Amino acid sequence: MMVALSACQSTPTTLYQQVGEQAGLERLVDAFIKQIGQDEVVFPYFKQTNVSHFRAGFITHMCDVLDGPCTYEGDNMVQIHTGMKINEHDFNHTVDLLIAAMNEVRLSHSLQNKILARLAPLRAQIIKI
Ligand code: HEM
Repeated sequence: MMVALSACQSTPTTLYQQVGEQAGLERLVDAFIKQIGQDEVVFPYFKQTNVSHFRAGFITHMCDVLDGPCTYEGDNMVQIHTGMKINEHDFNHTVDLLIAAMNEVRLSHSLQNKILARLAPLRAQIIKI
């Protein structure tokens, strides 16, 4: 019985794999950065930001959060976002830009929901600080 059961179990795929591993994640983050660059609400927050540093850090952070083979060792979410005083509206708007990016790279809605569920708990570490 145990043998039969274990033979039926397929290796679970991580969210990182479902996004398309490193190449898929890079496409997603590039689409997100393009969305931010075109957005008059969110772009002002990034005026002083080094885009290539942000791109590399955001990719590694997402890889880590989506159970990929990465460990994010940059500053934590509170350290990074302290002083930005991001309100609910601007946070939600940024999430909308991420959703637009996920649509652009054609992630399924069920995968999008799983990714957003991983990011949602970080909200309290990012807003109103
Ligand atoms: C769940 C939502 C979010 C996550 C997971 C997240 C994650 C990150 C990460 C990992 C970095 C560091 C990248 C690096 O290594 O340089 C970063 C930087 C940054 N984030 Fe967020 N962030 C989120 C929401 C937001 C929102 C809503 C805003 C503003 C509206 C924002 C503004 C910024 C800015 C301006 C930087 C760059 C800071 C700098 O120039 O050093 N973030 N974020």
